[in-house]
Amino acid sequence: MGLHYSHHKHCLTHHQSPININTRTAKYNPSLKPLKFSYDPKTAKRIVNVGHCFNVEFEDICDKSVLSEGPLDGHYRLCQFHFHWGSSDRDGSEHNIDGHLYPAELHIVHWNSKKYTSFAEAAKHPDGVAVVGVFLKLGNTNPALQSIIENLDKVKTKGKACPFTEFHLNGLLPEDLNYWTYMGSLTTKPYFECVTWIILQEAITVSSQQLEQFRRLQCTSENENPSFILENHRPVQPLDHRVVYSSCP
Ligand SMILES: NS(=O)(=O)c1c(F)cccc1F
Ligand SMILES: [Zn+2]
Repeated sequence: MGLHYSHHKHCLTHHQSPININTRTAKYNPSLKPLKFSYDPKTAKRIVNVGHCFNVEFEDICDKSVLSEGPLDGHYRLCQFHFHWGSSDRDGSEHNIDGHLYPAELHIVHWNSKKYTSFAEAAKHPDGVAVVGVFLKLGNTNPALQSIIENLDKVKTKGKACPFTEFHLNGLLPEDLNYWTYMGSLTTKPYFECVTWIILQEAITVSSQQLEQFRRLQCTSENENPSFILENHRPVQPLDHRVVYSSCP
């Protein structure tokens, strides 16, 4: 994985993420279908502090919660979602829209359960992973985030986990499900180029106070001197010769 050979330039190119999405050069693709989210709230399992962020993990031993249609062939099984944020409300998202940064970005992570048997295996293939990105814009307190935020004090330090069941993930999706899509990578180590990115064009809201709660998470374990996850967003990467497609004109 990693380098792709593009013959016409006899060079090796990267397909890394995140990127800046130029909405004017994104290409409308009429063959893109509407996204189909089929999430079962019972598959929510736990919240884990993984050091650079927290993951809300779902049971992924069978196709109970899947993403299908959109730009995808087959169905991709939900395995976790997490957020990226900044040290202030001025930045935090990983993808940019026409150079505009949002204060945070939600990533809903799925893997191709038609072809592979685990996320780890799927992450080694270009069609292995599908991540839905949802921007968070500053606004009123988002009630759908409250049930997550009120559990963060239980996973304050790196490695801590707490049970988290019965979560309605649809509550974190905006009304309008139009999207941009492009081929890219994981935005943290090992940066595998295995992701079909699906970035929703409409943002959901988050309040400044809710973002403050994210920044109180610690990247250190409980027996170390505390330091905080103040920000965890990767800088944008070169687009090279990739095209970003849009589901609407
Ligand atoms: N941020 S991201 O969504 O690309 C991502 C994943 F999907 C999975 C693991 C690590 C990671 F960074
Ligand atoms: Zn992410």
